[in-house]
Amino acid sequence: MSGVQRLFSQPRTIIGAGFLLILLLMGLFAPLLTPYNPNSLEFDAFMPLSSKHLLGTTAIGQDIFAQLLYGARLTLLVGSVAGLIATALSVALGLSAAYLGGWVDEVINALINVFLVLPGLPLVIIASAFLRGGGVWPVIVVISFTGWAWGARVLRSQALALRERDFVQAAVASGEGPGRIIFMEILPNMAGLIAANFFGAALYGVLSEAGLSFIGVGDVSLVTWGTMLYWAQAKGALLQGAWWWVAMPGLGIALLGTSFALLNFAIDELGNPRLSRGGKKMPRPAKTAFSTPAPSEALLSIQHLDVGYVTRNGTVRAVRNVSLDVAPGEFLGLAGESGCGKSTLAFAATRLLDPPGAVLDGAVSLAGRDLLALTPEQLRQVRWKEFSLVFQASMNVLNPVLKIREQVYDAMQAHGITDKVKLDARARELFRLVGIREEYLDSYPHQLSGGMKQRVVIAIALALEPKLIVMDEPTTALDVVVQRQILQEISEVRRRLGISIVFITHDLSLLVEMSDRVAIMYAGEIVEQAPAHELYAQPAHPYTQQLMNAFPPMTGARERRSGIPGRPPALSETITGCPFFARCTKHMPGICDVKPLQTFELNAAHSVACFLYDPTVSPALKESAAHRVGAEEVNLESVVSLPHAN
Ligand SMILES: Nc1ncnc2c1ncn2[C@@H]1O[C@H](COP(=O)(O)OP(=O)(O)OP(=O)(O)O)[C@@H](O)[C@H]1O
Repeated sequence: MSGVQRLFSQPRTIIGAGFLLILLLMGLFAPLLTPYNPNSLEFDAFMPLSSKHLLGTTAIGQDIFAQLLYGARLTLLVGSVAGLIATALSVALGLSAAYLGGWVDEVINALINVFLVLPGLPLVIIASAFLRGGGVWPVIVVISFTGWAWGARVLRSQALALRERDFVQAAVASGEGPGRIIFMEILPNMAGLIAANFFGAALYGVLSEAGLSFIGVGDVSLVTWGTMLYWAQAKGALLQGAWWWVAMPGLGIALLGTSFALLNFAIDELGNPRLSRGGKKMPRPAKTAFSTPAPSEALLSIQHLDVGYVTRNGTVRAVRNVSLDVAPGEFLGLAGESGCGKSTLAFAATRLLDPPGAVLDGAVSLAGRDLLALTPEQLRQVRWKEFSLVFQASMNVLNPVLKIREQVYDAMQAHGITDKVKLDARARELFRLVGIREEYLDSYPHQLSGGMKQRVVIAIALALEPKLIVMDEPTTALDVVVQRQILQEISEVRRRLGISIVFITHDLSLLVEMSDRVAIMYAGEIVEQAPAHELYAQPAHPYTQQLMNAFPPMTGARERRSGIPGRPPALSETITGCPFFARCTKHMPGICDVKPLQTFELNAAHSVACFLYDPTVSPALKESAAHRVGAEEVNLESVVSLPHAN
């Protein structure tokens, strides 16, 4: 159903638009509906209601019905034009303040504050008194320029909030320009507010004009509903029993106000699809089986990467000398406790790190291209096309007021695919790939479940067939069953398309099941890397062993699991030796806490940063540490024979 169809399916739209239409038609067809001129004085004063004079006559013999019809014209004109000008000012100033920030925001905010503290009606009265006699336009100008401030404040706050929303950040990340972000991402989300602003300002215009006319400040020679009230009051209509002279223009103003309010609600509902009733149920995804491609040389290569957050209390070194390769088509899992630097690594490697975060040292290349050296424009071209990203709770990156279809198209359009047929075909193909029925392309995000939205985000990430997708806890916000389904689909899709995936999670047991290779991170460093099955069967680092123990096994009886006692070291401090030393049940004092950390290769695919595998450390010392009371069982024999320090 299109937006207009949905709008007109609501009773309040029909009633509101109906009232407005009646008032408009009254004004437009006034010459057809009455034979009299509203200013003609040809009749007797205070004539009663009759078939000739439906609403009688005024104190000076004008036909009141003719005045009511012609009065609708100017009243509507004042309301709509003042509403439009005030809204345009509110939108322009509110959005400029929010988007540009800095001194522009300060100046506009000061102006808003000044206009808000000035008492409205006295200001309008004074301004109108100065401009008196110039017809209806001075009134419109005065009302517009005194009625924008409240709307500007509300729109500014809304735009500030929207600017921080994930879908706007995602649009920035995907390379959309400021114009597109303001007009396509932010403004549609403010449609309800802008409409409310317009109808509020229009109502303020109508009421101000009526109020000004009623107290005789406007141009009382004009025929508006306000001037009708003025003359009715001035000539004692109620004393003469001609109550309809007061009631009819009053009713006109009330009807106009009601119609504006009803339309405002209806448009607000259209702008916020979440408010509307009716939604579709999530269909179950279909599953398909695919084959695995063989990984070859590194696609993503991270070399000695150091990343820090520069704070007032020093630099938090969140990623320390990390080197990691990802082969084409490989599914690399990255695991570690909360705060160990996984997200920082992902953000830094994909150039999404914001200050105070900064890459302090090292290199990152994707298919041989130095990612850290790319200009913002080069980065824009590469992002989504060469690599894409799916982050924690990334379903929030979906703009709530845009249909899924438009959002799937966005990344493709930003990279030059504009042909609607191609866009449609690709969108359908992507939906099939991630297991969503095609008709959901025309849904709004709120009509989809969390899992479904996450699939959409994954479909968007796949849109331009990138070589690599970085996924940072993409399923943490979902329940376990949906999480597992999505992970299986991710795995199948990457096998089918041959893309590489870096998958970040706390959940090591899940990772060993999904990944080709797993890297374990601790306190900013990669402490172990190995093929998933090998890491599962023979975890070498005491931290990996304890981490494995903290999770339930994938098969077999349920057992109580233990956490790892202690805390990781503060990343703002200098760490001497092994960062896991204080928590390690197998540590070797005098070695692990003294020697600079080194990585040892157990075989070509398995490396570990632990001195238990250092060939220069005496086997006796290792044996006693490995078999210390409370230490996990470790088969050093299988590994001490393969030492090779990096
Ligand atoms: N803006 C910041 N300023 C200062 N320190 C920060 C900032 N952001 C993150 N850190 C610190 O950097 C370290 C790594 O954080 P990061 O979010 O990368 O860890 P993580 O392993 O992804 O954690 P989680 O799994 O909880 O997302 C943490 O110690 C964190 O406190």
